[in-house]
Amino acid sequence: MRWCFSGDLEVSLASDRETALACLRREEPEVVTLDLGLPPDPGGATEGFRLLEDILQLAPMTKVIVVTGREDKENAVKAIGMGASDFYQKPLDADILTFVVNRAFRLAELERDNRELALQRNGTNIKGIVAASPQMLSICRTLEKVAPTDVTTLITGETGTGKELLARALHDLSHRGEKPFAAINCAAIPENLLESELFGFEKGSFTGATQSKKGKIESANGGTLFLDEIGDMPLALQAKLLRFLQERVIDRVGSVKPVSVDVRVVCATHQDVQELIKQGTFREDLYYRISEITLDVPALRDREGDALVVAQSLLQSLGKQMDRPNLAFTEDAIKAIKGHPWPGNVREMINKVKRAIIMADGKRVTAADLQLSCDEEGPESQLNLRQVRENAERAAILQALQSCGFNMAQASRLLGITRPTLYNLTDKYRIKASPESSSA
Ligand SMILES: Nc1ncnc2c1ncn2[C@@H]1O[C@H](COP(=O)(O)OP(=O)(O)OP(=O)(O)O)[C@@H](O)[C@H]1O
Repeated sequence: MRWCFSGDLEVSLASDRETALACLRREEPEVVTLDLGLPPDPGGATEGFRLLEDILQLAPMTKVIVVTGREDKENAVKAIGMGASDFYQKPLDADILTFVVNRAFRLAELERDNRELALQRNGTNIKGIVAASPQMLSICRTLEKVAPTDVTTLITGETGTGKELLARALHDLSHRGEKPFAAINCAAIPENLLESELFGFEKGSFTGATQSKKGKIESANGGTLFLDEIGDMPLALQAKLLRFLQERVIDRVGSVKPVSVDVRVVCATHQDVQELIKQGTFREDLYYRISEITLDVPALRDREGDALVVAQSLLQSLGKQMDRPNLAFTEDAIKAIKGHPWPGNVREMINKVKRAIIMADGKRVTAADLQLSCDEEGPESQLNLRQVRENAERAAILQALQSCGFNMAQASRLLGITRPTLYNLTDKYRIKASPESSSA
């Protein structure tokens, strides 16, 4: 078949399944032509289908063109159903086969461009929010509907899920977008200062109040007030906030002259407000006031496919900012990103990606650079020896270090290597020589 193709194509030949898989692992071809009639079943298609399945499992982006007999429509259709990109019926015609193969290369190129574009384009139109999962896209659609209204919105979700980002998006997409966005974290300010921070104070109203000062509510006039960690607001202040939400006027501390303020209020919390109400630390009437609309932001681990999309986007944007553009994740990094539960959500991911950008050798970012561990896989499901070797080497070093309490001299004896070699390897795999970071 080699004679069919012009000299500018690199062609490798394999006559059975094992040789073909070895070739796939070694050459990583973009396009494969596969005759389904392979030994030990040259007259049938069982071995050919097995190989098709293996190729698509190991390297799913490969374009496989299945070559079938003249009347063999059934197998051609089955192969396409399994994921082959095209089929070609014998007898061989060099021009037609070249045409089909070139079309497969073009398709592979288009898919590559598409993947890159999809990464840049993102699934939402909301600035700063990267998402592709149905869960987040649905939140974004609700947000786009709610933004132009003035309804008070409560955003709930674990820490680092993007509650503040969504609050800003609500503001930016509203008619208040050009006006101020004032944020206050109710958990970060001591109880005795929170009232004056929110409502402002008059000169002389307490020791140290040498001048009058506007509070956050007043300074957000015309715009949006974001009350982060509303679940931590003291009960006394909850009553004042409720009055403001009902009457839209505030009294500065030390003043008896109410000031009317026009703000849209958005609140957020990582706590279960219903539980706080049961415990008596949050007013039920305030809860109903602040939750005219509630956005429950799912944890990153519960958003299908988002972890990788957000990580890729962060690698691009932070890589550019940190003067290390065009970095890419290795297979083990991708697997680790997908498998990690991300308890700190996107904030945790930002920290890990920043670290990895600093630590990565060359253009490839590994799971170790991200300080993530990936579960060991059998060599069958890994693309080539380099990947298997690195995973195994890293696991053996970690095991040796752990078994001798991170004593480098003992671990190097156990592994049968010199101490300098062990140091080089722990550097390479970013294994810290201390028990706390033993899973690094
Ligand atoms: N979907 C996303 N796409 C891109 N960046 C995101 C996304 N979600 C969150 N981030 C980023 O993650 C970081 C944490 O987000 P944010 O502060 O909005 O979370 P939060 O839920 O308000 O956290 P906390 O409850 O701890 O205040 C920010 O830098 C934010 O820009």
